Amino acid sequence: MAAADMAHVLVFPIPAQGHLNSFLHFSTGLLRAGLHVTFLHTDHNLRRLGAAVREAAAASPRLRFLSVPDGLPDDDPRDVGGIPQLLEGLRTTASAAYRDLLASLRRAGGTADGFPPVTCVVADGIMPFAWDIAEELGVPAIAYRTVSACSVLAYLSVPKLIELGELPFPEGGDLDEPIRGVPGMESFLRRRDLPVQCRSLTNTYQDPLLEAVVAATVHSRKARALMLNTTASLERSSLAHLAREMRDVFAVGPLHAMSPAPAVATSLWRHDDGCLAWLDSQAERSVVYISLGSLTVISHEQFTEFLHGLVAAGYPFLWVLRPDMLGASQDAALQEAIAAAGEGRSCVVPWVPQRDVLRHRAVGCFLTHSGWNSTIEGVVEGVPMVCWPFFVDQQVNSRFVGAVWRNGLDMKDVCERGVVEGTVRVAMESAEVRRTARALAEQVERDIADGGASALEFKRLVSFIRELSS
Ligand SMILES: O=c1ccn([C@@H]2O[C@H](COP(=O)(O)OP(=O)(O)O[C@H]3OC[C@@H](O)[C@H](O)[C@H]3O)[C@@H](O)[C@H]2O)c(=O)[nH]1
Repeated sequence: MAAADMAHVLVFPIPAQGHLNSFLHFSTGLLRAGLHVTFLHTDHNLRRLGAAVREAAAASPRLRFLSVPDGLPDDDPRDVGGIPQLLEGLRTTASAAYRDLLASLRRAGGTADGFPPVTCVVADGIMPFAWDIAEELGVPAIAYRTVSACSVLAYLSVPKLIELGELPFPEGGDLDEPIRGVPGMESFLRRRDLPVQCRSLTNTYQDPLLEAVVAATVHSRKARALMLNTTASLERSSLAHLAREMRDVFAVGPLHAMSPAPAVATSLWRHDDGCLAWLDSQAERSVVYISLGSLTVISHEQFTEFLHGLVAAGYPFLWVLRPDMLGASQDAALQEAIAAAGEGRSCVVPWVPQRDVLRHRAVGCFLTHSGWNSTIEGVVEGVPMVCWPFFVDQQVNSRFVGAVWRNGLDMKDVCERGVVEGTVRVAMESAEVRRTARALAEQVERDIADGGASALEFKRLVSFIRELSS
């Protein structure tokens, strides 16, 4: 076996839907380049994904799935409220198991399945323990942030914003005030566009999630390189600023378009099969698609405002209401939505094959929480977006959609039926927004085509990994 093929990457994502998806697309790209890949799940997710993972492994002899415990009890819901505990469980329990596992995987013959030794680690950018342990064991490590370059730059700037007195915000301060200190964004970034955890920051309190993500981002400077699922034509300025801070930066996305992986292999919820047939029965660009990702939760009041705004806008809608989204009022809400929309004018389901939905001719706009995967999936399909960010990087992403890329409208912090109705109407009817969304999709298509910026970056990354592995 030629030396080049001996390069073997262990990939280790945060066990959350958005992260799993983009890590699997990345793994598919590595497999296509001829490398070996070990995909490290948590025991909980490996059990939850079951057959889908076995199928994916069977489909590729150079791909295997292994797992470590995440330190949480099996019946823990692992939902948005439990993220700090999950991060702590990973930092303590998973890290110990990961160290022992990597110690054996890096040795020749370390495993019975004949896989060559692991020669490089690509781990989630918010799990610094994973790169540190790898380097301690003599395995070079790359940090992969599954979010936008602009949000990474915002997180990296938090210590400076505190220094400049831009953070904490003054008590009762105007959230529309511009923010100084985030490079390349001073002409359009406002207080409300920073990750929402910044709003609860005081001189004595820092949100634990914000603290962990800022610390990990600052620590990324130590990684061999930072990898991002974005493209130069979308985020040239942020990438240039990050390149000055990191040892190297690779912008290799959108990976789901460059090296698509079967969605089922990482889907933590079962796809509803009927929604595509329902879309087939709808007119061209007539449907509003609503999905707020894998973690967002909403109150019944917010649900009602969205529902009445959507019905008043007058377009049929496909709405993803995950089983854990509304708590106790879930079932009632479901019936309300179907009744309010009227016969055949709504399809409300727990989970869909989102990339197939966004590609469908009947979808006219995407009401999204601006998670990064959803954002770039919408960009690639050229679908106008209405953004209603919930937390973390989403506030930054929605500002770029509304004020920089202009392929959609930023409805952050407002959940009022009249505004929902008006904003959805503009997204469905504005020729300007649709033209801009189409043009952006065509530009990104050029970036991922052979010789395109992202395709070349991916090649450069694979050579870098081979170099580190030799
Ligand atoms: O019904 C659905 C809804 C969503 N999805 C998929 O689930 C994924 C959701 O990922 P997103 O990044 O959009 O959002 P999540 O909230 O789940 O992700 C999380 O990690 C990535 C960060 O950018 C997000 O801000 C963070 O919240 C997308 O790939 C989307 O295609 C489905 O397959 N079916």
